[in-house]
Amino acid sequence: MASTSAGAARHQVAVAGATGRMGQMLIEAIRSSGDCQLAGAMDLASSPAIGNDAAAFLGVASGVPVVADVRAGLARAKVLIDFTRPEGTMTHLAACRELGVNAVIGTTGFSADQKTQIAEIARDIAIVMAPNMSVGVNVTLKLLDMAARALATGYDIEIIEAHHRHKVDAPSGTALKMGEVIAEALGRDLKSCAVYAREGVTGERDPSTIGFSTIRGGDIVGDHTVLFAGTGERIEITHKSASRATYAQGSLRAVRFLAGKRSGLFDMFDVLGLN
Ligand SMILES: NC(=O)C1=CN([C@@H]2O[C@H](COP(=O)(O)OP(=O)(O)OC[C@H]3O[C@@H](n4cnc5c(N)ncnc54)[C@H](OP(=O)(O)O)[C@@H]3O)[C@@H](O)[C@H]2O)C=CC1
Ligand SMILES: O=C(O)C1=N[C@H](C(=O)O)C[C@H](O)C1
Repeated sequence: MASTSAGAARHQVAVAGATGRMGQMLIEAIRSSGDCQLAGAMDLASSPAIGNDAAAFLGVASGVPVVADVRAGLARAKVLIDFTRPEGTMTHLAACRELGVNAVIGTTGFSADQKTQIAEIARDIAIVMAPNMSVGVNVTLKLLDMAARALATGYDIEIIEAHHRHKVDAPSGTALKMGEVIAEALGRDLKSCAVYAREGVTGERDPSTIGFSTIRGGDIVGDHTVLFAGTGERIEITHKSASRATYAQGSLRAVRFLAGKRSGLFDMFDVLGLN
């Protein structure tokens, strides 16, 4: 059911990066949701879509223009969904804080300092932030925690991820989260045990390391495999995304979770009741 009347929709949602791959997927999901309404759409001032209707790519009119002014984009919204770039997200969050608008952050590639700033902003507004909004990936993270504890010795751990040619950050936020979950399960610190590249005479593998391999190509939506390689056997836990719709649906679950919340930093485990 499309939510077209402001009265019928309970969640007024603004979308940042409205013309991006995820932005468009989110606008489509919001319009079909039945309980959410598109209340604002933002993009960079350089975007050719500025001034166009945010749903024009669907061949319909939403009455919501794509704007570059962040405060104008947030004026009618209760929550922002942001899948952009770290520097954009930080700018958007500053405006959300000022206007009391909650936020769902799907952007990846934040620095440690930016993550600290987000935690600080979450003292004033409620934020759900996760590198992957899909239910399947979040369940996979739980499986990895269990597997890592059970395979703590004798198994070398490698994380392999593949994404489309346009992705700008590596490893993916999801791969890094998988590394964090596994490192925590094993009592290791990912910062000191992660190996992000190998070339030349590397020496034998250090068993305490967690290796990452990145593949970029074509239109791969997002594949992640964690390999636990032992002697005489290996276990592979794989998640493959075939559509960005799962990320959009997870984001709308996060929007619903945030309704009525005033502050706090949450993740998809909170949203999905996986804690
Ligand atoms: N958490 C999750 O489940 C998922 C997370 N992601 C993450 O979401 C982010 C976006 O991915 P995707 O949609 O594929 O990327 P796209 O490049 O397709 O879209 C990004 C959008 O953000 C805009 N943008 C770029 N830089 C800025 C900025 N500094 N300020 C404001 N807006 C900006 C772009 O505008 P323009 O095109 O004009 O440059 C574009 O509209 C990535 O970090 C990705 O890793 C992706 C999928 C799932
Ligand atoms: O950029 C993408 O496309 C994706 N990014 C997220 C990540 O970095 O983990 C989530 C998903 O894998 C798709």
